[in-house]
Amino acid sequence: MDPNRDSDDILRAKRSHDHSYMFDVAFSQRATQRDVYQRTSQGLVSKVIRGYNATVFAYGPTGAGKTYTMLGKTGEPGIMALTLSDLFAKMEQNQATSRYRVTMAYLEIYNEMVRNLLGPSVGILDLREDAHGATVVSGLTEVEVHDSDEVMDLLTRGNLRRTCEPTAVNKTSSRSHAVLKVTVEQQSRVLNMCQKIRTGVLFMIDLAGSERAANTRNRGLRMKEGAHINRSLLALANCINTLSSGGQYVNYRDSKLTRLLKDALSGNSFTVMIAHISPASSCYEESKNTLKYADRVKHLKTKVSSNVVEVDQHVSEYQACMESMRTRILELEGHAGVAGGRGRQSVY
Ligand SMILES: Nc1ncnc2c1ncn2[C@@H]1O[C@H](COP(=O)(O)OP(=O)(O)OP(=O)(O)O)[C@@H](O)[C@H]1O
Repeated sequence: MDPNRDSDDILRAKRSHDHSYMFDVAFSQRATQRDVYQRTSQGLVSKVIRGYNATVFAYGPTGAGKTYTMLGKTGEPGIMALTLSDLFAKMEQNQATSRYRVTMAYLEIYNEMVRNLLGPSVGILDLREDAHGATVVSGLTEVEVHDSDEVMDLLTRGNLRRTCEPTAVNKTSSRSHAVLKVTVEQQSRVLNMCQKIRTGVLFMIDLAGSERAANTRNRGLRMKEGAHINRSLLALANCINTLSSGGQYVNYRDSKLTRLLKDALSGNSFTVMIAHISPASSCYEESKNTLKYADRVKHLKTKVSSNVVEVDQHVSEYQACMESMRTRILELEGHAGVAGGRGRQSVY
């Protein structure tokens, strides 16, 4: 309900005040962290393992619960932890046939500066474009991880470095966009002359909240942070508007956030947006804007393909492959000989 609606305004009495939006799923306040995870991000896990890129991002006004959804709190793990524990469980199931290498990186964009949350010192990093036009963060620490506990440990350490400050709206308001990047490389254990390596990249992003200076009553540095946050979210809104209306020129270069999200919005990535709104009438404007925003995101189209590179084996690996096949044949022939009661001599 619009709290500013004037019931005495006869001229506008017939104007429709209801807006309907349709989304893949809507959660009530009773939804648990697992409900949200299962119906938003769980499906991405097997895609990432098969070499597809995926992105999950939480959007909404300050204090609406983005950090709670993405990170969670003690005893109520959020999407980042639940996704990673599922990812490792799935890889464990496929251990017999596939070999995996998982690396993670964690960064924040604070006042238009990209900062490493896992590195030994929190330096400012540059964004560059690689030969294929994809955005890369130069100097970003990528740590190899082997299980979800290790990931959680790194996430906890990274979060301690993240910029959070109390505001009038949220006691622990995130003043930066936090981006967790998980890269999964998959290779078959069966040796072939030409090995296929699949690389899936999963981005999980806790955006800083859109905010109105009047509500947060921010001054000084907090206000400057708010301006940067709103600027990057506006740049994101502009990209979404252009993309959803079929525009040709999309200005990704307007902010670090849009440069990082370029692939997720328009390119090679399965993308899930989780929009957060508050039922409070004081948040009417923010909730309405968030819904409009999310509605536009629905119209974005991405072109998704699996990232596969074929690597020719070195001669020594080829010999090892031949050797393993020869051993296997001898083993099988041994079994056949025992089962059939007589052996057969083969020459290789
Ligand atoms: N579904 C929920 N159940 C229980 N507590 C919640 C839920 N959602 C949010 N909270 C609590 O509400 C407070 C604000 O949430 P949170 O910090 O996640 O908001 P936010 O959208 O990330 O805000 P900001 O943009 O300012 O960082 C936190 O104390 C959080 O634990």
